[in-house]
Amino acid sequence: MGKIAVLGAGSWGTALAMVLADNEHDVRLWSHKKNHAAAINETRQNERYLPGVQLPSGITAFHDLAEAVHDVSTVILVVPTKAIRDVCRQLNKVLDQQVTLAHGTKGIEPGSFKRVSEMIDEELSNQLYDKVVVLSGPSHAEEVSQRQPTTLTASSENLEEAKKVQDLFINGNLRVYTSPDMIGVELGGALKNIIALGAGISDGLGYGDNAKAALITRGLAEIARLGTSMGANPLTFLGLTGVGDLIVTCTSVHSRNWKAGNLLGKGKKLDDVLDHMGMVVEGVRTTQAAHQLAESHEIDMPITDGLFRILFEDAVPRDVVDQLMTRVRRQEMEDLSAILNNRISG
Ligand SMILES: NC(=O)C1=CN([C@@H]2O[C@H](COP(=O)(O)OP(=O)(O)OC[C@H]3O[C@@H](n4cnc5c(N)ncnc54)[C@H](OP(=O)(O)O)[C@@H]3O)[C@@H](O)[C@H]2O)C=CC1
Ligand SMILES: O=C(CO)COP(=O)(O)O
Repeated sequence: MGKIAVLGAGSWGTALAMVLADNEHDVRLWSHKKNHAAAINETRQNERYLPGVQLPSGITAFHDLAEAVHDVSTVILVVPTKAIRDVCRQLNKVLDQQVTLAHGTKGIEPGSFKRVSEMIDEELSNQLYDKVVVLSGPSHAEEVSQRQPTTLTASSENLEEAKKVQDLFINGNLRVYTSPDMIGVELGGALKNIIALGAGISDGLGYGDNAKAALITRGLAEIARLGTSMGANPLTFLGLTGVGDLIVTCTSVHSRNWKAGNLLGKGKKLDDVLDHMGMVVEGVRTTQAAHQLAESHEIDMPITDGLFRILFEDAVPRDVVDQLMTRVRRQEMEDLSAILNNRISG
C-alpha cells in the first residue's frame, strides 16, 4: 500500500488519515506545530481536535514538511481555506516528485472569489501534479473517526485522478462516489456553511423546525443560483455535496458553523464566538466572499445577505429574520434558463 501525506492535523485531516490507515496505507499526518506532532506520536491521540479517539498504528505525525512528503505518492491538503496558499508555497520548496493531489477544504477566498482548487493551481508548481481532486460530502470528522457509515464524492477535471482518490478512501464504512463537476462539488461544500450559520442562529433564537426547513430549502435555492452562475451543473446541488452536506451541517450538533450560529442567535458577539470555538468556522469568510460575489454580479442571495449583515454590520438576528419574512412576494421556482444565460464568465 502507498505512502500518503495528509497536511493539516485538525479534526478533518486526522479523520481522513484514520480512514487511509484503516485501508493499510502508510500515513504521514503533518502538523505545522512541533509540539502537536510530538503529542500525537506520543499519546496516539489528537486530544485537541478529536478527543478520546485512538489513532491506528499506520499514522505517524510529522512536523517537518519535507520529511512528511518525502517519497509519497499522494498529498491530501486539509488545512483551513485561509492557510491553503501558504501551505502550497511551502510545498513547492520541498516536494520533488509528481503526486496525486487532493484536498478536503471547504471555502471560497474573499476578494479573489477563488475556489480551493483554483488557489492550489495558482500557487503550486504544475510539474508536481496533474489535476487537483476535491473530496467532499456530508461527513463530520467525529463520526468518521468512529467509523460510522459515511458517503463522500471525489471530483476532478481528470476523472482518472478522482478514481485514484476514490480507491484510496473507499471501505466498508466510507462509500466514495466520483463526479466530473469540480465547480459544483467545491461550491456546494463551501456555500452550505453560510446556511449552517443561519440554521444555528435560527435555533439560537428559539425558532423551530419549520424555520430550519425553510432555511435549508431556500438556502439550497440560493446556493444553486450562485453555483450555476459560476458554471456548476445544477444537478450537483441535489447530490451528496449539495443538499447532503447542507442537511448534515444544518442539523448536527457536531457542526462548528451551526454551533457558531447558535451562539450568535443567543446574543453573543462574533469575536467572542470565534474565540470560544477554537476550531475553524469556514462559513464566516465564505459569507464575505459569497456576499461580494452576489453583489458584484447582481445575484439574489437574501439569506447570505442577511448573514453578512449579522456577521459584519452588527445587524440584529431577529430583525434580519423579519426582513426575510416580509420580502416582496414571488414565485417559488425560478427560470433555470435565465440563470444559465447569466453565467459569470472567467
Ligand atoms: N471537521 C470536519 O468534520 C470537516 C471539515 N472539513 C473542512 O476541512 C478543513 C479543515 O477543517 P478542520 O480540520 O475541521 O479544522 P480544525 O479547526 O479542526 O483544524 C485546522 C487544522 O489546520 C491547522 N492550521 C491552521 N492554520 C494553518 C497553517 N497556516 N498551516 C498549517 N496548518 C494550519 C490547525 O493548526 P492549529 O492547531 O495550530 O490551529 C489545525 O491543525 C476546513 O475547510 C473544513 O471546512 C470538511 C469536512 C468535514
Ligand atoms: O463540512 C462539514 C461536514 O460535512 C463540517 O462542518 P463544520 O465545519 O460546520 O463542522
